Amino acid sequence: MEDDLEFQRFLEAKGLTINTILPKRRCLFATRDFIPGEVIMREEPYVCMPTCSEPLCQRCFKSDGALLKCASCNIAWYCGAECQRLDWKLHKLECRAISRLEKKWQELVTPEIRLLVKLFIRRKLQCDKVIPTTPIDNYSLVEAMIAHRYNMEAEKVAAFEMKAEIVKQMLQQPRFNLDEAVNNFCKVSCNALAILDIDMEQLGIGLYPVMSIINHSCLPNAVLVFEGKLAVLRALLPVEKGDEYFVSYIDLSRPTRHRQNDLNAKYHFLCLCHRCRKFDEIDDQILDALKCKHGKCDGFLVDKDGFYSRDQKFECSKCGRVRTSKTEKKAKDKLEPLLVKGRSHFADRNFQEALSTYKRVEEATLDLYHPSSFSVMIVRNLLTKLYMKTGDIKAALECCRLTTSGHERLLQREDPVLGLHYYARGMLEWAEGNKEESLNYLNKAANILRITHGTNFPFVEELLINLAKEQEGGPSGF
Ligand SMILES: C[S@@+](CC[C@H](N)C(=O)[O-])C[C@H]1O[C@@H](n2cnc3c(N)ncnc32)[C@H](O)[C@@H]1O
Repeated sequence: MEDDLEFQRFLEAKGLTINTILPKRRCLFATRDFIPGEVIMREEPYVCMPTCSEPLCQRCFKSDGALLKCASCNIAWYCGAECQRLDWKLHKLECRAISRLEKKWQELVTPEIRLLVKLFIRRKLQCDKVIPTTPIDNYSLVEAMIAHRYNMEAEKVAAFEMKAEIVKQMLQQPRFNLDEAVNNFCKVSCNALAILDIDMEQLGIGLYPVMSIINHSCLPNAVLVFEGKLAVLRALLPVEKGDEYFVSYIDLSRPTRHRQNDLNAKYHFLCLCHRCRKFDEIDDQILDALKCKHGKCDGFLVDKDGFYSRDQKFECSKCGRVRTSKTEKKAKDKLEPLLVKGRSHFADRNFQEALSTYKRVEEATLDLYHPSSFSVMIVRNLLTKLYMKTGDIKAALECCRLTTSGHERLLQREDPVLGLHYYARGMLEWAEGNKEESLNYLNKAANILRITHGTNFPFVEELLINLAKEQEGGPSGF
């Protein structure tokens, strides 16, 4: 009770309050005005865990410099002795938990399982007063998170039950509650935040008790960015006293039907934001459209019987030919294994192999989808990254150029993804000697990124300094 009051006071001091509105349940509201770019709050995770294949310090999430592996479990990485020392009270018990599993089982311990183990260890350490609790750093805030256990598919819950058994094996706590562990897996599934790096690539997952109170909108008024594992919430639009905060949980460049399916599958709600409500069936189909393959026709195929019909028939918007979904199924079946291969090479950081696979994915995607579809854009985004990673700047720029209008069409003006796209485009134009084009895009990037990431974020600060130097006519450091 005292903790609840302290928690409310903490929020009030930040200009925030929680109200319950059904069906959303808890919602985070502003109790004062905020201007775009203003930091609303910063939060450390209650627990977090790296998920990427690259080694990462499990305390501070840094990956630069030589990392050290814990000699005992051979799983946890640290950037140095200081982080290892600071993490020791927790990791000592985690290390012991890992060693309770046979070697062959240790390889099956996923980051989610390790996160759960850490969650229970942290609760125990706080209960035993080995580490302190504060109003914003205690297990009761995790208890308050929504679980959606009874909305989840039976197979998903069954998988969590198996994982909970592994957690039980690892912890060997006398009063371990298996049911609570299953619930916590459900909570992680719909509350954990993906911790992203500046390229929006996932580094890890974390449970952030306050940030996870914020609901979703496809037209968000706030944005979350990460400084290491520290989550920073910024206002994206002017927020007035009494407004609810919304962030985006998903990729907003996807068409409405896809966004709604994603939200329903993972978070179990129907989004009724303004963007979803003004959804236009045909516009949405164009974004996801298959292309007409009749002669030189460049029309797109419209679903004749409705999106969810079993025997889909498509009609070309231009030439009016009707086709069944059989041919599309064949082409999609060809695409799927290529995508799996590409993803796996990318995850293994085998960029040269990933590049050649994704070139084939692009070909197959263009054979199936209309060039303006979002599927083509997604493949080209990945290809741009891969060309950059493999040092082919000219090809990266060509590919990046093909996606600029798609980003502008599909994303909100203030979206960080749009800001990062402009930044990449500007830097690539600069590298290819197109100064005027480059400065145009870098200025557009700066206008967005100063709001989403803040002017002190290292690469944004550097961008602003270089743009100022350019304006003054001096040599910049681009
Ligand atoms: C990360 S939690 C957000 C906080 C949550 N409202 C609570 O009470 O704990 C995610 C869950 O909030 C609900 N939610 C989030 N955004 C929503 C929205 N726009 N409309 C309805 N429910 C929403 C869904 O139940 C979703 O699974």
